[in-house]
Amino acid sequence: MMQIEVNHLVKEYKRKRDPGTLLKALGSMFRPDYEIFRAVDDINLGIEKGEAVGYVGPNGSGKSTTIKMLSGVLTPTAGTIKIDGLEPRKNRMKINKRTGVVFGNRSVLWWDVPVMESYRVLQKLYEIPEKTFRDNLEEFIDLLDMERIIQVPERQLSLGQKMKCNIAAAFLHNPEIVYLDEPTIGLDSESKLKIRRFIQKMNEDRHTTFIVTSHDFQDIESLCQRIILINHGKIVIDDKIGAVRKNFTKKKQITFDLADNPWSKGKEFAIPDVRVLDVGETNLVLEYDVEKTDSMEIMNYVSASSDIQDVSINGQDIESIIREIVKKDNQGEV
Ligand SMILES: Nc1ncnc2c1ncn2[C@@H]1O[C@H](COP(=O)(O)OP(=O)(O)OP(=O)(O)O)[C@@H](O)[C@H]1O
Repeated sequence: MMQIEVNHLVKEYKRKRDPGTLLKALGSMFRPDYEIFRAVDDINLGIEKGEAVGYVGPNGSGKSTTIKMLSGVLTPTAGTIKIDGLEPRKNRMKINKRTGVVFGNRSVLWWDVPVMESYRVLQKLYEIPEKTFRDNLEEFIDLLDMERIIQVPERQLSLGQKMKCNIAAAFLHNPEIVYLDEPTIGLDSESKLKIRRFIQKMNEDRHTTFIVTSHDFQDIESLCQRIILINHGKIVIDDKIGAVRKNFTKKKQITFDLADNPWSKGKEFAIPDVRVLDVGETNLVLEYDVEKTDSMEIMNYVSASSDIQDVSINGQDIESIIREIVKKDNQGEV
């Protein structure tokens, strides 16, 4: 059985229609004009225990709405959700105890009291046994370097320190599933790394399941094995990141180090559909379309006129791949 099972999930919001003209605006004073907006449109998902899944999509595509339904905050309009066999909305207390939530731009800690006191409140709220609480705290303090900061009220902490405290807070009750919403937004690179490492460790050691929504693809790439792309409330892609990269890479870059570079002296690069991105005395950087040519053809062509000292090929990064898929989906081509 999957840990998270979602079938034909739909969420519709009732929104006030934009009246448009003055006359219509007057009309709507007497007859409120509503429209139904489908934010999540027939989603099916299965997530196994211990998976780390990146849930990505453009602004307003339905990510938060999905997470809110999974965590029991919102009631679906239609469809079913099962978490370990339980329906979240009807079992909110049970689901809350198994779940942790981290919002990059929201805190669960009290502003004015030392972080440790907030943790004690969470301990009571979640009924965390003293030993579990202490063991977890000790491990988290060590991993996130928080010894000093938990004695300080949140208002005195830096953004990175706050985030560490919030991440640790979400794990105190040994959750089995953790939703991370923009977990590293606005943080310096040092804090980002620490937080990503912490999450990886929880995933490896405790088999915590993660659903990560982030616009930072480094979060997604470093934390997740699988990526789910949602656009206009529908799932467009659900696959391993490696497979997405393999199946959707359209362009690659190839960089040559050449003993003598004739293309720096005005020689024309004669393979069509290959773009010269950079050319110097000994280097040559090209971009090619994987559907139109391949690296062998390019290497054969280059080596016929020059001595190749070194060569490297780079695929497209996952962010630009996803951007292109969304563009195509918007044009109805996926
Ligand atoms: N309470 C609400 N009432 C009406 N419409 C809503 C409500 N909440 C969200 N929406 C709309 O539903 C759509 C999906 O919103 P959602 O917050 O799920 O998107 P998202 O993918 O999380 O976006 P972002 O990346 O910007 O956080 C948006 O068009 C949003 O305007």
